Amino acid sequence: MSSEPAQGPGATPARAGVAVAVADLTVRLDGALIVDSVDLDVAEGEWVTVIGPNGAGKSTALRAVAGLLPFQGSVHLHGHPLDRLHRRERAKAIAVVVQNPVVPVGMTVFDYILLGRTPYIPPLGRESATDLAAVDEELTALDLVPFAGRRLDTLSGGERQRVFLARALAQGARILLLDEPTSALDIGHQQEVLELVDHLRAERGLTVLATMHDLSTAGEYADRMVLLSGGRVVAAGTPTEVLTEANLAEHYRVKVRVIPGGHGPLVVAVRS
Ligand SMILES: Nc1ncnc2c1ncn2[C@@H]1O[C@H](COP(=O)(O)OP(=O)(O)OP(=O)(O)O)[C@@H](O)[C@H]1O
Repeated sequence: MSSEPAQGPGATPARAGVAVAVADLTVRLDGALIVDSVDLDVAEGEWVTVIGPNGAGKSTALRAVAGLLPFQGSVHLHGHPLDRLHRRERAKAIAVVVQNPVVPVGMTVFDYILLGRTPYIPPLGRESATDLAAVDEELTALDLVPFAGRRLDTLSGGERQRVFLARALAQGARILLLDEPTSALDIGHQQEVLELVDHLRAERGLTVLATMHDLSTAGEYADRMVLLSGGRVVAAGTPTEVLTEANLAEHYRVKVRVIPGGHGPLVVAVRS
């Protein structure tokens, strides 16, 4: 990772009110260019969703912002360069829900959420009363109290997704990265999880950076969207500005109809 000063347009990392400042982000994996010179700012309290076709580089970009992958360019979190934050400070600043997290076999819901408190527990130390209270708070906030003693592998997809979110929230970070948070969920549970995130965003002043495939749902919740294609930002703006028939035809290679909706446009694929 490099800590060079931000270079791209709109990349003034220390600017007040910017929670995530990404400038000229470039990621190569095994020599292949996967994310190409991406600039992206997320204001404090804002919800930005990255969309794009399969293989566009959405997850890779998100993982880089989370510090999970080496990259070139710069990422600043609330003005602090990501690569100068120690692992614990980083975990207190930004929490990630990845796709299909690895779950330790046999772990209970309570113990899994407690893992979110790791940055607060001293090496070789034990969790404090504050850590246990934080887990209780998230169990209550996400309606998981009856599941606390259950093994995670006995939960339904929707219940498990709430637990993943609870663990991330227990970290106490003000920035939440969500990679496809609703991919395994039916339409009702998708809405439930996204409403919950939106509610917690307002209540706790969280900033959300997400990736999503369902374009209509993504547009419903995002303040702004970024369309990634071939690792590059090809459109950015409000859902109405990004979810256009022309943008989607060009980058998803699909004929769609875009219908003005309540919060964001509704996108329907049509047979050609
Ligand atoms: N280690 C690697 N070496 C080379 N290419 C890789 C490696 N890991 C991932 N890729 C490629 O990077 C590209 C982007 O992957 P990524 O998962 O970021 O895309 P995505 O937009 O999140 O896709 P999806 O919507 O399918 O989840 C894909 O073409 C993938 O095959």
